[in-house]
Amino acid sequence: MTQQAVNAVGGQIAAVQMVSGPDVGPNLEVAARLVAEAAEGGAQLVALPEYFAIISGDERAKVAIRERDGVGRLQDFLSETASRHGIWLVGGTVPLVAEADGKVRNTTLVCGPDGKRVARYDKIHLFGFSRGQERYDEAETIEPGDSVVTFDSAVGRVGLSVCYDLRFPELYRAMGAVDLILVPSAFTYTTGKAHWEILLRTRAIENQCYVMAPAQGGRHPSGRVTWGHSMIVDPWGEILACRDEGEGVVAGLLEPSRIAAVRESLPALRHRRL
Ligand SMILES: NC(=O)CCC(=O)C(=O)O
Repeated sequence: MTQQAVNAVGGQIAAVQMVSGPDVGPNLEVAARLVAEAAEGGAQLVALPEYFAIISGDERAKVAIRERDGVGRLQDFLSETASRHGIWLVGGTVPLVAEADGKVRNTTLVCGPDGKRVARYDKIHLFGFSRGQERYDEAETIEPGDSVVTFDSAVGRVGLSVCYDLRFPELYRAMGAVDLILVPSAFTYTTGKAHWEILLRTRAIENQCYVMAPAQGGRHPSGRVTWGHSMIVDPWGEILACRDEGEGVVAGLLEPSRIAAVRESLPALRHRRL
């Protein structure tokens, strides 16, 4: 990252926290209500958490609601919700099946204020964790993506990542100079309690940009417990907003002058020796 230009225009941003269950309909109702709340509060860019449309005890359930690229209820929901409120809507993740190989990706879709898709990011790093009774192996149901994705929005340049990606700093370096990093997530309670805040603040500090992470947070009907703590962190690493658990919205102001001031006073990005 040699460029330190600040692209941002700035504006209100918001993260939606959910405690999704196994049925798509009620999850979409909650998402619609919370996105409306965020938009009515003035947010220009709103992001939903990972797997906002389904969290089930049976991991195969999320793959069962997969959609072909460009066709389906979840994609219609994102497009219609973005255009209804005239916002940039970051669709947490949805399971998308690729025409080429029939395999499912854990995908973030972004719709602009006119409802048209402006970006697609397939989660690159697939979560694996095994300790005691807890065991996760996302690679059993999902194929990894392989492309770094950024897009320009009303508030500035945005870099996309999902949950476990947060642990891989090289992904964020590969984004170049962005104003905002997004991390839609469903962190486990165990790993989130230990690492979530530290990782989010570190990514903000080392990339000198805002980080916003909408999360799943609470006890799901399946019995799974997620960490929540949806958060907005500023380029100095300060937490602007956080919600510990339960459904809700966290919002904050992305200020280009804040990014510029941090990068000017502490020019660490320029001091990198590649
Ligand atoms: N869904 C995920 O990628 C979970 C990641 C997680 O909990 C972690 O600790 O990393």
